[in-house]
Amino acid sequence: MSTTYILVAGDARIDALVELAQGTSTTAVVVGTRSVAEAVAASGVDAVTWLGEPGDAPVEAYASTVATLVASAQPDVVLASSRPADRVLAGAAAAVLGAPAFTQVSAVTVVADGVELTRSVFGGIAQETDQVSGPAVVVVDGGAVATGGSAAIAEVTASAIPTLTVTENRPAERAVVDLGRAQRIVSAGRGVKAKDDLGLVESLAAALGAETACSRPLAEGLGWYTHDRYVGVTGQQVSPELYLAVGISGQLQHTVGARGARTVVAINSDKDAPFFAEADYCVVGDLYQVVPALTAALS
Ligand SMILES: Cc1cc2nc3c(=O)[nH]c(=O)nc-3n(C[C@H](O)[C@H](O)[C@H](O)COP(=O)(O)OP(=O)(O)OC[C@H]3O[C@@H](n4cnc5c(N)ncnc54)[C@H](O)[C@@H]3O)c2cc1C
Repeated sequence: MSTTYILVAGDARIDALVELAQGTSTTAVVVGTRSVAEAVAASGVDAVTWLGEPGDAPVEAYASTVATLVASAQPDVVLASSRPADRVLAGAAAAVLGAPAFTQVSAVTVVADGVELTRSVFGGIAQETDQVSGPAVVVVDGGAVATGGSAAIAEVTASAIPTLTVTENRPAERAVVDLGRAQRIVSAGRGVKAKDDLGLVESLAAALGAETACSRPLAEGLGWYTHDRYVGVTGQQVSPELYLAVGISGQLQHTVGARGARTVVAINSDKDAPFFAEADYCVVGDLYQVVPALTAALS
């Protein structure tokens, strides 16, 4: 039977990886606390290899140990979540296996002479099928915590890179937003003329109980919002019930990030704005009039 190794860096949200590995024998290699290993063991994998309590070492200090374990097992496929520390483990595994690493993958099949992968390309407007004659490493959104499984946990003696230790942990100065899990999003674009005017958009978001997001120029060029708030091909992929775009033109690089939204509403003063071709509801008007009126109606 073909084999899949799932690499876990301290976070048990791997149900999408377990789903992707269906039909193969799955072993999860867990760097993290015992409670993370136990949550992974309950997620539907066949076996768990746990590297023991990490102590003062950050997850990344175990990358070479994880890679060595993977190399000795020679699985057909290695899966990891796209969270930062998981990507470090995946990169180390790919290097030691001499395997290519893939993102944006929706299906993985082990075939007679390698691995076949389906993945989205060009910002999600096309699907590509690739074949690898050898193992493949795949990095995708890990998903949520799954329950119902009961794999045995095998603890192995693992060594972290001794030169690396955590010296301090303190809360971030700003809250990190998780747009991927937001049910409603109000997103601002360059139609908003000044930073002070963002209050209009934020009031509408508050009235809707929504998160606030933006197009890339507001985060990268103007710095009005942090990078974790912009939506698009290089930003966040979101799938809310409602995505309300305020003064966003609707260039493909932005809209592909919101294609998972159930209902899209676009407000734009230009009746030919590209967003209107994708939106479910189109409001042609000046956001400086439409947004306050909408907020007042909802409050
Ligand atoms: C490689 C690459 C990757 C990229 N990745 C991303 C990405 O991930 N996310 C992203 O967002 N962009 C991305 N971009 C940039 C993208 O191509 C667009 O330039 C960007 O999305 C435009 O942002 P915008 O719609 O807010 O601004 P604009 O294009 O300037 O549009 C502003 C809109 O506001 C409307 N407007 C103006 N005044 C008003 C008003 N008073 N009331 C109502 N409407 C008004 C205008 O009609 C216009 O449609 C990327 C570009 C490249 C090249």
